[in-house]
Amino acid sequence: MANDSSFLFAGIRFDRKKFGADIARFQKKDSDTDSAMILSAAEDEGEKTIEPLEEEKVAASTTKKRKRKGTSSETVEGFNVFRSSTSVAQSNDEVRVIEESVELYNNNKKEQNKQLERDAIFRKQHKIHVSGYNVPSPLQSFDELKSRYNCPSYLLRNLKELGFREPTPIQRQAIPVLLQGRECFACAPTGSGKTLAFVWPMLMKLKDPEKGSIRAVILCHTRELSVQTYRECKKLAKRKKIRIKLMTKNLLRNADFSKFPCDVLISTPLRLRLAIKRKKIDLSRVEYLVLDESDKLFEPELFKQIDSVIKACSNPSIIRSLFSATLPDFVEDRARELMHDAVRVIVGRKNMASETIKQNLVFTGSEEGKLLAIRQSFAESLNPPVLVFLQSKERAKELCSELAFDSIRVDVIHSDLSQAERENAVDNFRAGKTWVLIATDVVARGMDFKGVNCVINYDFPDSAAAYVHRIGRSGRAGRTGEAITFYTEDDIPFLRNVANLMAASGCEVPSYLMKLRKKKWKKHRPKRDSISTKPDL
Ligand SMILES: Nc1ncnc2c1ncn2[C@@H]1O[C@H](COP(=O)(O)OP(=O)(O)OP(=O)(O)O)[C@@H](O)[C@H]1O
Repeated sequence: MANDSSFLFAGIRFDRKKFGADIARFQKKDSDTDSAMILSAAEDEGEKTIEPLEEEKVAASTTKKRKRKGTSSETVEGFNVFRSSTSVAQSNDEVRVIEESVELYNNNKKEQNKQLERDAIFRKQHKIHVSGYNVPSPLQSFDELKSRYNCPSYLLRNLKELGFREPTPIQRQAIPVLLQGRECFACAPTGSGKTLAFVWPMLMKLKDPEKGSIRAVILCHTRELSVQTYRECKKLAKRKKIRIKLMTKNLLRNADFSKFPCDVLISTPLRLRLAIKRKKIDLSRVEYLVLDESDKLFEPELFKQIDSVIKACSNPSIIRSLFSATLPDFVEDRARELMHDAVRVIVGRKNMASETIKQNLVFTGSEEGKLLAIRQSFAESLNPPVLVFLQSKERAKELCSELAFDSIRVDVIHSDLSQAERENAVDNFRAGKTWVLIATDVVARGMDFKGVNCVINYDFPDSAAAYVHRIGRSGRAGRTGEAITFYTEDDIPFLRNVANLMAASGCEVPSYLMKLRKKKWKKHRPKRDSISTKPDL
């Protein structure tokens, strides 16, 4: 106390002689307390206690002294009213620490803002538009999957083996969003790699197989698309221990779903709904649900089926995502109702045809004119593979029998065929055995026939979405393609709609078409004359 520098004691002389005995008693107590403290600390440390080094002892005693000094100023009703020089130094230290934290915070904030600016520029370059809170930065390269998300090397090797060097815009943005555990609804042009954008995060998120529980579900609107997605998943998941299953008719009939060894299930909504109803398949542990071609799935005829699947996937931490090349407002509304804190990702302009497709309109006058036009076009230059769309299976069959006489390797696909026949038709077209595949809208969406040179809309599409998806079977993965749309008098009221889509994706459109009146596009399937030239018997 004699050495205490507090001004309160200035000028007071302490009679050390008179109080010598007391001083000795206090000093003893002080050093006793110190050794007691050291002892108890050593006991706490137990077997770990090692004799401290000399400097450590000195440091420890100074710390303690500092501590005692620090508490030496008087406390009145909880307030420290007298500040010693040490406490001033201490508060200086505190101020410095606060200043440093503020500086750090400001620097972080600046760096964050710079990153946001860089992200915005990068997104603009790739025509990526996002909305949502705290959207993660887009991927600059596939290598970032390793550096940012610790993606296993064997998965990256799979990408290299498939020849994928750079992520496409939808992959750049949707993959980080889903890896961040965010729900997502996304719209990107046909053929722009949406499948990888939802399969990849799923493969990275799903750890090794678990006993008897389905952990991911991908819903596709047709069996053909389910088969294709199943194959894509298998290719991407090569070397990964994961059980990917396709819901076939056979599986639905015979499987015991209570012991079903499956991590990822790919199905049409109808089959999965039947499995839920009849077989009590358990989807309560599904962590990842994808609705591919989501706008189609949300249409009234499929909505009931997907609704029961969504309800059965009751895991509260599920990540759901919606993907399509067309995203009407009603689907966005549904997505917002359904999802929590979702991120919206749009590449290019919503509901647009791919810019890599050269689009043409051809007036054929009548149904007869269409047959002449297609024959003439094939006679002049048939550049297979060519895909031809018609509005009904009857018409598709008729055209197929007409063209079969012309020594063209032609085949047809529609919903009257058995599954095996449909798969054959797709495989033969892919293998180049079929040059011209005549189809209904059953293969208009999602199907990835590599290198289709030309799509012919023999019958005018019945909606803007149908136009975008049909012609999108060509000009995929950055390749160029061509689309020809025949029209007759019956189709003229809806011509302007197609002209608008063409203009929006950068095609030249005759000015008179842009002056036509715009008519709201309802399901346009006029009754058309028969294609068949065979005389009625
Ligand atoms: N990063 C990539 N680099 C090169 N090719 C890719 C890449 N990602 C996907 N592809 C290829 O692009 C093609 C189209 O991909 P995908 O079928 O996923 O398109 P999509 O966007 O789903 O089209 P759609 O809207 O018609 O369903 C496929 O052949 C696929 O293998």
